[in-house]
Amino acid sequence: MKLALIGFGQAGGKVVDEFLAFDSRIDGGFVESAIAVNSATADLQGLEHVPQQDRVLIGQARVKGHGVGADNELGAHVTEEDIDEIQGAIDRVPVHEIDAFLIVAGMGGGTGSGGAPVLAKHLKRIYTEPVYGLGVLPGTDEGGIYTLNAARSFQTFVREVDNLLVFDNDVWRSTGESVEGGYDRINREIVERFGLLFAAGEVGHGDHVAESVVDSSEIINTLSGGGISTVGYASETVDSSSGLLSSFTGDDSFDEGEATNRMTSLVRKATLGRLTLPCDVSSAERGLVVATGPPEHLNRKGVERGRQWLEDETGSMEIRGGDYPTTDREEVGAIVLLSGVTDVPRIQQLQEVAIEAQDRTETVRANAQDEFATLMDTGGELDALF
Ligand SMILES: Nc1nc2c(ncn2[C@@H]2O[C@H](COP(=O)(O)OP(=O)(O)OP(=O)(O)O)[C@@H](O)[C@H]2O)c(=O)[nH]1
Repeated sequence: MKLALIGFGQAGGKVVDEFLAFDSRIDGGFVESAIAVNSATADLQGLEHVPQQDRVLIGQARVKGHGVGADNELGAHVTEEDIDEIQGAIDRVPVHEIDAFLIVAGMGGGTGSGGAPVLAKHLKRIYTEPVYGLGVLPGTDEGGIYTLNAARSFQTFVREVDNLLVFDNDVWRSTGESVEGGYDRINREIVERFGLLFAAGEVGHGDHVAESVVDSSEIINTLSGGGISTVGYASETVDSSSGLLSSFTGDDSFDEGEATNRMTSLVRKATLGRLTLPCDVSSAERGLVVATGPPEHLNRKGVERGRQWLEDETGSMEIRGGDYPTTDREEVGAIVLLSGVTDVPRIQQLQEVAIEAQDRTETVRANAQDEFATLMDTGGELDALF
């Protein structure tokens, strides 16, 4: 599917940069336009692939290009103030060519976490195309402010977008890795999963024959209905020459069985392995299974069996399936998109943090009211003031 990508904040910009590199590496054709928005000049300068004219600096009048320092209320504020600057870049997007907008942002910082929901609301008001979010959750050890930002912003972002795809940094970090090296690796993991999914809906620009190619409407239908989504991926290296050999000899009965079993097992691994956001799979409302790899290694039966297995696992009757044939990768893989998931421990934890923060704010406010009332000795009349 064709996307207009908008990377908001540092994490958002870097992930969009990586999406561009991945799209050109696999000849995916899913990026129609890519824009980066930030309140920090240095972050915009550090990008490699987003075109210079599509890097938008916001909040200059307030923070002078230095970022909002993890203050996500300020992030939201400067986005509202400078929404015309962002719209200026979006005006260059050939919107009739795209299937959807995708806003990518880290939920723990200030600019992306505060600004992404504001932009989503703005885009939904102006365009009819779906507006999706890709939210990156902070590591649990990053500190209170990051968790609090994520807790607050997550709820707003889910509400403003048509579907929020989520990636949790916390479950993807390795011990002993430097922060920078870690992010580079994590960003590659992010774009491989989501990038293959989006590229799958963009087949047709290649000439490969496929039994049942996924198209963008299947991705859009799986994401429709809103809520939160997570993606799983598993792959295996294959010897593409062996597949071709069996096609030439016409004796592919054995390989067919092997391909079917391999795909069923990959769908299971993708679903039960590490998801971008771990969840109880049975809570998914909708799903999509995509088989990727050299066409000679893909067969309808494999995807169908995997799809049926996912139907049983989720109890959902809305599980779609299809192929994404790739000729340049010696890998067969399964991508599983689970949409509308509700049983997600990490999100429950974030909601608790948000409620606690709200309670604390109310307690502080109530105490302030009491103190003020005592001071003025006019308790009853003051309630109306708050
Ligand atoms: N996956 C990933 N996460 C990142 C990356 N850089 C930062 N993060 C995460 O994003 C959060 C911080 O958000 P940033 O995007 O750096 O912040 P920002 O939106 O630019 O906002 P300010 O810096 O406060 O102006 C942290 O929770 C990090 O975990 C990255 O390259 N990849």
